[in-house]
Amino acid sequence: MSIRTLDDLLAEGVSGRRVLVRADLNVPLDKQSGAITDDGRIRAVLPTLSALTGAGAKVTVCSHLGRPKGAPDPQFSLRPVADRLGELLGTAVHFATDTVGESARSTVDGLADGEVALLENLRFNAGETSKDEAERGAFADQLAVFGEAYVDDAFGAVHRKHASVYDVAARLPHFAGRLVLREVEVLSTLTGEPERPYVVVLGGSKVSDKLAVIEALLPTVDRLLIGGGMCFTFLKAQGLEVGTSLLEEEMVETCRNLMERAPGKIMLPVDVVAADAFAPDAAHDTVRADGIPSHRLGLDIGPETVAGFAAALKGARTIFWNGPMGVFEMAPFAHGTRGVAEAIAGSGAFTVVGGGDSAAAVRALGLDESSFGHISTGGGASLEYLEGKTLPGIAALEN
Ligand SMILES: Nc1ncnc2c1ncn2[C@@H]1O[C@H](COP(=O)(O)OP(=O)(O)O)[C@@H](O)[C@H]1O
Ligand SMILES: O=C(OP(=O)(O)O)[C@H](O)COP(=O)(O)O
Repeated sequence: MSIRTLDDLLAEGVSGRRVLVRADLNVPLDKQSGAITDDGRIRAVLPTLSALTGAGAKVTVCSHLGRPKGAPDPQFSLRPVADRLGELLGTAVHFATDTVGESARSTVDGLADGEVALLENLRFNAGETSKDEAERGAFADQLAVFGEAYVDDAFGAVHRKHASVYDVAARLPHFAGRLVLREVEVLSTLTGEPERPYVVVLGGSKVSDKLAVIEALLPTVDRLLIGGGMCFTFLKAQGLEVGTSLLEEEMVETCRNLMERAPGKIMLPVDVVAADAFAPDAAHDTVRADGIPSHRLGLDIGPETVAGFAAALKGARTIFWNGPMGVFEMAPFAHGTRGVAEAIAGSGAFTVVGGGDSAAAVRALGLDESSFGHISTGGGASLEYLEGKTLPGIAALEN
């Protein structure tokens, strides 16, 4: 990568200078209490932030959280993240209650050397994710005011052509943070000649995002195991009924084509845990994949599927896993994710886990993080990187 790094910036000297850092602080929150359930993404950015504060920079951090619709939405406020970031850094983090307005300007202006500010959720502003270049650019202009230099350490968002990821870099001297560099270094080992068999395991809920990636990955992998919310669109494409499970009707045809193109490569669940409702106390049963009752939804893969997936993972030399196999946040639907995670950890292969929720699942289920080769903070980002796509956030750093 011909890009300048945080070390290059530090070598220039940052004492007393304003540095804008894009981080991916999109952490999972408890639906009821709003509390942070896994702070892995906050911890992952600490090396970059500590290096900057230690060198006396005035650091302004920006991030998205969830997918608010371009306007303030209290359930997606970054305030709890500011508190947690402060605890982890061991210093108060000044929180701006808007992103580029009066609060942001006065908070950043008030920073002393070595202090940190966190701006409110970038996605409270329509300009952040706009497809209109001028609208994105106008928002990027407002953000760029907060830095004399820009550091991108938001690996989980480098696949997004968003104002804070892409457009700001064009407006300021730009540098890659420690996390971005580390992620790219590890993932690049999978884009060359991974040791075979190379098995990819996909799950989670961002179905349409990932279907495009499957298309590109399919020729390069030996086996693709699909569980989680992903699998129902594939099961439907096989002509099965999926009840009220997560389904992207408009992608059914794409899934059918994918399966026809690579017969035998894609492995789907043969049994699923089907529930009455999306709730931890919902009545549920394990049913055959071709017997999901019309009023029920699949919230986990079943035990026979776990055993089949584990067998397919056994001889693998390289494994990439993105996306939980079920709604692991609810105990009755966590068995599939646990079973597959254990099979991956015990496989002896070089293993990479990617994705905010997948990494959170590893920790939430009490699995030993060190039994995985690399735990990436980005799911979509790592998949698109593996696909060989030019990622907007990386391209912006290269320019
Ligand atoms: N069968 C399912 N139905 C609905 N949601 C699911 C299902 N299986 C997994 N999920 C959800 O998918 C979410 C993670 O998806 P995703 O964001 O794609 O993963 P990652 O962050 O690891 O890339 C989890 O919150 C999990 O509850
Ligand atoms: O959670 C994220 O991605 P991931 O779920 O693919 O790991 C990133 O924060 C990007 O979020 P987005 O998919 O809403 O752009």
